[in-house]
Amino acid sequence: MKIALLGYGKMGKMIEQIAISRNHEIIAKIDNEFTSKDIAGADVAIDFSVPSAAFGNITSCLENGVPVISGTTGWLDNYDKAVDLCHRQKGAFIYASNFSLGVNIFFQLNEYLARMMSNLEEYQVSMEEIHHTQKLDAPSGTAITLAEGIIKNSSKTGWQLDKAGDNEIPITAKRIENVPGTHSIRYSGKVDDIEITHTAHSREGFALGAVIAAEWIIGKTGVFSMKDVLNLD
Ligand SMILES: NC(=O)C1=CN([C@@H]2O[C@H](COP(=O)(O)OP(=O)(O)OC[C@H]3O[C@@H](n4cnc5c(N)ncnc54)[C@H](O)[C@@H]3O)[C@@H](O)[C@H]2O)C=CC1
Ligand SMILES: O=C(O)C1=N[C@H](C(=O)O)C[C@H](O)C1
Repeated sequence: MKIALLGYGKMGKMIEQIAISRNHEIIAKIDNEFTSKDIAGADVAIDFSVPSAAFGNITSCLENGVPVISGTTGWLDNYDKAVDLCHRQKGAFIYASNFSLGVNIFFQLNEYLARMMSNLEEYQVSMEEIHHTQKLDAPSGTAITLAEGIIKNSSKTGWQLDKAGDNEIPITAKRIENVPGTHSIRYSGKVDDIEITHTAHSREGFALGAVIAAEWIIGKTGVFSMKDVLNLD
């Protein structure tokens, strides 16, 4: 598989290593704006860039008939437009706030727990995410997906960073040197707390998941998620 990397930072470099170890070829390493020529000949593009560039990068891929996997977070105001464009172009597109197998299992566990807790008024839900200090967005994309999973399965109506209203989930975002990504959901009660945590030990799981998604999307048309790739549910 010929891969164009859109974003050659921490994730782009890790994806390169994993892709090569799985016998794929990196035909472009793009770290800034690019033209159609730069991605010509790619079977798939993998975008781990910056929030301000992701939607433009995805648009360029879809307009040039290149399937695109995006892991960039913090651009989701434009997600519906990307979906529309993908359908109009009959292209192929996957966005995931987190590509690791462990986090995708954790997403399911979170929804299951939220359903169990939904009628227990004695517990207050809250969330904490911890990432390295270079992270541009807060809360993390993963924390937003987790919050959406709780909202779908409870009477909560939204989330807020730090403070939250009665019906909202408070999210705390901490930035600590070298932390790849830790997410915890806590249900606090008077007599006890229940807490679930996912801790990434490195970026390897994110990168492997993105390469697996790229392998999976070849030959497909449509908008997919990691649930489709991993056959979860
Ligand atoms: N979905 C997931 O599983 C994961 C998502 N992420 C997200 O991926 C993104 C990248 O993360 P890192 O690699 O850690 O960041 P990074 O800052 O190390 O790398 C981003 C790279 O994008 C480049 N860039 C800037 N403008 C660009 C453009 N127009 N086109 C292409 N590249 C451009 C930058 O020069 C930089 O090298 C972030 O949004 C992060 O939140 C990170 C890890 C896992
Ligand atoms: O920026 C990161 O590093 C990460 N970003 C993603 C997010 O915002 O959830 C995924 C992972 O937690 C690492």
